[in-house]
Amino acid sequence: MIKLAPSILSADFSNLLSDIKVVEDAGCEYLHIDVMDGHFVPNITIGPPVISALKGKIDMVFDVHLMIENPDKYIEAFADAGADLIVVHQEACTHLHRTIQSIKALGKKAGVALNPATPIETIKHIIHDIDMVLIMTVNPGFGGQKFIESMIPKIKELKSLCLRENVNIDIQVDGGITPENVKKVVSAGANIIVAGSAIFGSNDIKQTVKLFRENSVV
Ligand SMILES: O=C(CO)[C@@H](O)[C@H](O)COP(=O)(O)O
Ligand SMILES: [Co+2]
Repeated sequence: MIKLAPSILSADFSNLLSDIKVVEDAGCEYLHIDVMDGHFVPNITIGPPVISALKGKIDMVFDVHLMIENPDKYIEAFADAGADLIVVHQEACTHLHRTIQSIKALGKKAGVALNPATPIETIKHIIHDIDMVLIMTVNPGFGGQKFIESMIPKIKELKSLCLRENVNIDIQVDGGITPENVKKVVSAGANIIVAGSAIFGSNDIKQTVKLFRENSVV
């Protein structure tokens, strides 16, 4: 069974809570919160105050995707704001193992994201220390981009590594995922599906969520 993580980047920010209520009512399990700093990625979004304003009002896993430089500086602030899962980019962490340990010391789940050009090899030695790997299927920074097909063998490579190392962690995919291509990523090994524009841009969110689930049966 997959878990769905709608990305609020594609929600209506002037109506954020009610937009999120719709995906919560539709049964989506994770709330994917894209944090961008204008340095690591060429876009700026939201920070801890927005997360703490939503916390307590929404019963979903708060999945915080940090697309920021120097994430160590802000991990505690995101943990205090209500993140359940904190995802840092491999490319933004000089001492990735230390960063993961500091997320876990705060009692939060730890994930590591890989940009499309970053090899699986770079996380081989910390695979036992994390709860999730996020395979970016677009270059981070914006919603509504086209899925990069060459990420399919990369997901498979990660799945094989997990099987070889006997670790049972989540594999999340993020970027350009739709009801049309979800089966491909799930067949390759993904089990947590981020979708922004495909869900919030839909006229019938309940139906789109249903379609994501039906089409992901492999
Ligand atoms: O992290 C990111 C983009 O950097 C994503 O979470 C996007 O927000 C997903 O949006 P869609 O590609 O599904 O529209
Ligand atoms: Co994201």
